[in-house]
Amino acid sequence: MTEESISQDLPTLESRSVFRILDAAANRCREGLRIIEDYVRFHRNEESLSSDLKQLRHDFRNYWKELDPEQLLQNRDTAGDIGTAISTAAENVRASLLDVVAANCKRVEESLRTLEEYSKLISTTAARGFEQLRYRFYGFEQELLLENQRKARIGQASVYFLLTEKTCVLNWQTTAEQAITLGVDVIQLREKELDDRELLARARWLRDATRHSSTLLIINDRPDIALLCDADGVHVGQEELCYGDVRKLLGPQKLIGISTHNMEQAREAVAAGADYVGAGPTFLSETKSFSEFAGLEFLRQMAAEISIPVFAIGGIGQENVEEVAQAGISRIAVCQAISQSQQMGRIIQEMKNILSSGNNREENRV
Ligand SMILES: Cc1ncc(COP(=O)(O)OP(=O)(O)O)c(N)n1
Ligand SMILES: Cc1ncsc1CCOP(=O)(O)O
Ligand SMILES: [Mg+2]
Repeated sequence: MTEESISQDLPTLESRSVFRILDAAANRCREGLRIIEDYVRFHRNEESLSSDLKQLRHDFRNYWKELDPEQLLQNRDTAGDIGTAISTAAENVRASLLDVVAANCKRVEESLRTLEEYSKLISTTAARGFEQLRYRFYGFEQELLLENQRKARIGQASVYFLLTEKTCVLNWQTTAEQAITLGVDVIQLREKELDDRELLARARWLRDATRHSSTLLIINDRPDIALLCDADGVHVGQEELCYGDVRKLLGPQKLIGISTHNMEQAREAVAAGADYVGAGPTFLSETKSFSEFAGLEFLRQMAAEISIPVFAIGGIGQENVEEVAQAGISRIAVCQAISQSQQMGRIIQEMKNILSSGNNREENRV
């Protein structure tokens, strides 16, 4: 049957109702997508996800045009719509930005399902199209909502420990177990000379050691190892794979951190969608040597501009963490301040206390 004969086969009252249903569902879908796009654009500042959602809205419009938009408009009867007077208390309250996004994800999915089912009476092309859009949108919902759980966890982190065996005064497992027990928020496996099988074995050991703790596990440089050990994410520098390729490997549920040494790199990392950035090197480091230092001025610029979590790194410890806090940064990534410490618990707690002091806390920033 052609599109016209399908709609002409329906009794007039029924076809009028079908057009009203499709019109309402199309409006709900379009409005929900716009609300989600605004969140991604103005709150998450994520160009890639923003353009993906814009493309989905564009594709939606193409299938909507298959439904004879003029007929939809002609059959609209808002005055006669009994639904406009019905609302629940829950519909009028949102507890957070995430709530707004979650509610509108459901609105988009339900309206796409309505469009898919009722379009079958008019255009199988449109019905199939709406079905495919719904499947695509499920992936976006996962990225939007899981991204937030992930972001919530890294956003609460303040002391991030880089674990490198040769810097440890104790053996690396004891050092790791102590650091996790004593409350490091993130532990990163950072080894440059191990063969891949040993690196993976250590990553899996750390996954077991952190699984029932609040400590996030990050693997340095290697998304493949991060994937195989089910780490919480990976950290890549300017010379490793770019964000987009790492995201293709890890999917939406993992954290991706990027090293930055200047504001241009930091802006690029935010625009790409990084979950956090390292910022440094700040001071002279015994763990890694550098020919130049971004220093405290870079931290001040980062504190003033960058919206995602910023971890200062490079030669940071008890003796200079106050300067990092004064620069406006509330998170640090350290190696030897912890791996060489004889009083790990005291050091970790002292640095956390200094970092959480008033003038560098994000919520106090005007
Ligand atoms: C949290 C964090 N920040 C920065 C780095 C440095 O990463 P990179 O520049 O790739 O250098 P290597 O650590 O790979 O030598 C990091 N590892 N972690
Ligand atoms: C990997 C890395 N990147 C910049 S500094 C650094 C080493 C940090 O180690 P430490 O905290 O001992 O200086
Ligand atoms: Mg690296």
